[in-house]
Amino acid sequence: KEKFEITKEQQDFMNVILDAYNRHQIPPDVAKKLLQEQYSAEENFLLLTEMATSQVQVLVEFTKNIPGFLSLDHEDQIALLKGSAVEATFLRSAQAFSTKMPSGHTEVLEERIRKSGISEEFMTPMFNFYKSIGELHMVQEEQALLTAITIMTPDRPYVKDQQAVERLQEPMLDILRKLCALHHPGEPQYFARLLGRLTELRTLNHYHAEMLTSWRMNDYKFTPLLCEIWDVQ
Ligand SMILES: Cc1cccc(C)c1Nc1c(-c2c(F)cccc2F)nc2cccc(C)n12
Repeated sequence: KEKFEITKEQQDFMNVILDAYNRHQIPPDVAKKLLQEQYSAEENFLLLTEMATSQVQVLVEFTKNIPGFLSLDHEDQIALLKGSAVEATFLRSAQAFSTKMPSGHTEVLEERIRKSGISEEFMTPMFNFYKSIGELHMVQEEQALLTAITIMTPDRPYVKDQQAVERLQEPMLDILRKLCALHHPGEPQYFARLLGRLTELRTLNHYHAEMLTSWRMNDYKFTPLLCEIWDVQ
């Protein structure tokens, strides 16, 4: 078999992941509020909190649809979700920010993020990452797979059966490698560039933790779901 040819079962697997990725989207009313609410730091933070909460809900639903996830040890399922929540929501919002948003929304969202009580030192890496994802022009199969691969990272804290997670991540990496060759024929290093983004993503965990702490210090409130997934309060 040609090493780049996608097999029938890989195509079926891809359709499951893509369907799950597209089925769970940010509710339109949250996106609409972006344009309506006024611009105070409090209003912006409330909007972003609502967006973050809905992104985490979408993340949990998407994860449950990754073939094999629900047959993992239950504690490992929680460890994978908590360990990947920042990276997966970052990746998804970066993808949405650079492709899915209607024109004009991106600027409004950027404006609200810049005025929501986040320190400058977090803003720069965040927008650099958004830009670097936008420049990749990923097709949506690649976006969905890269998100699933991020979630199925074996070496998250507290994962007991790392081999079981590796067995789920490896087939997805193989499909992604073939998709990259298929959709970006002129760029043999494209697959490596995608994986390089996952390394950049890991550095954002640190900034995200700092951001949570600084918000907490200023007595900003989160939703129960965000408190649970990111161990705040
Ligand atoms: C929805 C959103 C979009 C872009 C930037 C930001 C700051 C947000 N909002 C938050 C994020 C977050 C995220 F959801 C995706 C990407 C990066 C993130 F910092 N994490 C959290 C955690 C507690 C409260 C909020 C408001 N929050």
